[in-house]
Amino acid sequence: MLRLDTRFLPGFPEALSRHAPLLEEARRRLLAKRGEPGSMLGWMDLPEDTETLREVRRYREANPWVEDFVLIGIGGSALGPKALEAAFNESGVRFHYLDHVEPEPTLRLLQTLDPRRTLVNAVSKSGSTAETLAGLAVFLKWLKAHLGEAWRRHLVVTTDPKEGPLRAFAEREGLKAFAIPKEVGGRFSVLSPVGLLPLAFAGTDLDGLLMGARKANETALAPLEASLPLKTALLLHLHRHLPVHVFMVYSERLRHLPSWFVQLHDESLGKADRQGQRVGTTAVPALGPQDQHAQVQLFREGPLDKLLALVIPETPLEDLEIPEVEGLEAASFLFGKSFFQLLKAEAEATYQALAEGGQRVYALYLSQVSPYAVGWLMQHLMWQTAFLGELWGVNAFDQPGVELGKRLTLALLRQEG
Ligand SMILES: O=P(O)(O)OC[C@H]1O[C@](O)(CO)[C@@H](O)[C@@H]1O
Repeated sequence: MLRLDTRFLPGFPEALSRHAPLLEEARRRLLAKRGEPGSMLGWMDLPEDTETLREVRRYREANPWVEDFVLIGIGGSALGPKALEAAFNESGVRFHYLDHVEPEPTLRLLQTLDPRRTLVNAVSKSGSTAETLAGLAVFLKWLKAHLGEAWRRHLVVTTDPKEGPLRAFAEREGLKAFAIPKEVGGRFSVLSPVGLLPLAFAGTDLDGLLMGARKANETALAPLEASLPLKTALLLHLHRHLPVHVFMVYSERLRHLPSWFVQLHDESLGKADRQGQRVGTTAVPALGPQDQHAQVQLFREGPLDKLLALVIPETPLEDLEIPEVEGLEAASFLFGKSFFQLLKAEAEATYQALAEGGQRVYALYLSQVSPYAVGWLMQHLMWQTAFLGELWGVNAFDQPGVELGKRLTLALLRQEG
């Protein structure tokens, strides 16, 4: 269950009715593109894709020997699985993410892994991302050196269904390759095999995850008063003059979720609009309670240039009592309380303190940190982003600004010979 709370933004219900035509029009425009080639709206259909789910499960069952899973991918090809696996790894399979090209940790990883128990998953929609191909080349050499001809069983590819160098490589070598649907871009791909394959190895409740995402789809299409993503999109739209959007999550298990959101929000919405105006707000990741001891001072008393979203779980799956300690009476206010009570009190106190400090802040309450609720939240945020693309007049599904950096990297490497 996902619930929006706007108690510190008292004018919001009126603003919602006032902006109803704008929001309905944004939704109409977005949905009119559904099914159009190149519209990149395939992520809306992923929660219904039971065939891919079956394929992923079959592959997982056929490979019970895996103890270490190395995901080589970057950006949208790593952030989603990383966020969900950190929260919902029930299997004990160890996950390693090569979403960088720093030599030392890569060498250390290679030294600690047992190749006979390791599955490498190279993930790239384009199949041409430099970091991913570099990591693949290194791991391929390592697998071949240790396993000889058996290496093929230890490498699985997730990429475009037809195009790109990674697809061609998988075909040439006869590798198992999962498809990221053509109409699904990297940062919207967590519910494609990009996320489902690693999460199947993590033993995550995939049915729950997809059921939650279907609930988000339902709310996205619901009448305005019940349409959670249209409501949060409006909150961001009304505060677009505030340059910073803080996304603060009160859950250690969801510690990587803010980074996933940052890519989704920033790469989708930070660009030139159709009139050539630069638009976008800067998403800032934050974690509770840790950031209460780092960023919250600034959030509370620094510039009033922020819209903050707090993601707060309402109930724990399990709780932990804080026992009494003799001689530590200073902490007596904690004794007999639980970890979750403390977490919840801190989240609520921060929520109130930020509002009283003059910041614009709202909360998204998660019934629990469960695959269902988090699947709902992630798909909800994808809808929010897509609606904002319409409201801000930008194509939320391209990233032209990233291309120049890629070209310059290539040029530098060529110069070095
Ligand atoms: O999945 P790919 O094609 O390797 O791309 C990785 C990431 O690089 C980008 O293209 C640009 O940063 C992202 O949009 C994408 O998630």
